[in-house]
Amino acid sequence: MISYECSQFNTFNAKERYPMPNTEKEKQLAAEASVKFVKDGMVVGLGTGSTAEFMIRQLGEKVANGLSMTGVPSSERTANLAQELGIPLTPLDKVDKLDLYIDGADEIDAQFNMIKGGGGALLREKILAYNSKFNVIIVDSSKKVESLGKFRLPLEVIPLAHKKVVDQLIQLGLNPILRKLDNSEYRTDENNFILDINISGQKNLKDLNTRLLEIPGVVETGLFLDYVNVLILGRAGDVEVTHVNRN
Ligand SMILES: O=C[C@H](O)[C@H](O)[C@H](O)COP(=O)(O)O
Repeated sequence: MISYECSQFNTFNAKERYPMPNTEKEKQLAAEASVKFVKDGMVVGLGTGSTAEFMIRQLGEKVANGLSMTGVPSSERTANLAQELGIPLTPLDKVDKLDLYIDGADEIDAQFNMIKGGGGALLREKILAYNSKFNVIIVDSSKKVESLGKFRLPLEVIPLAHKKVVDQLIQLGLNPILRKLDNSEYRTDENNFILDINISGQKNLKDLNTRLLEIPGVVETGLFLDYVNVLILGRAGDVEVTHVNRN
């Protein structure tokens, strides 16, 4: 179980923050709608997390029924699942651009800014989203918020520098918490640590992202600004599909 720990807070489970009975159904519906974007011959980036898992399982069925596609996984967890399901995979450096990237999010605001990385895969996810021609985001209705920040923003940091990064983040008033897994530091697929910070009330997200990336030792942030082409939101037995105009 992934948990957070710091002196002022009790340990808590990040995924229990929005208990909603229809959440799983909404994720499934959003995932079902997203695989309709996948066409024969496409190279498709495969996201990470419980919503992405629904999508990967659907793609697995389609591949079993004759769909010809290649996946590029955003995590070891996703790669393992895709392999189990018989989805052909290739590394990112073997392709030019992804035709499509499909993934979930932890929060998405009215301007389609997102927090991602609750599952620890933010770095590879951002690399895939950046190198994709088209990004489809699939969420249940609990993820839609007016402004980001109820969910803590994950930062991937180099272990050697993490205490120095923590000092800087405390000075910025961002209250960092080192992510733990079974009482040890959580490690990403790139063997880094995650610091989860409080960005509630931050108005200028672009500026915040730049300031965070300027701290030596911060590898990447879970702020995904200007990445969404299509948002598919599951809500009460149906989906809302929004095409985002990105200039
Ligand atoms: O690192 C994980 C990813 O950013 C996920 O897309 C995000 O945490 C959402 O996960 P879930 O679909 O399980 O809520």
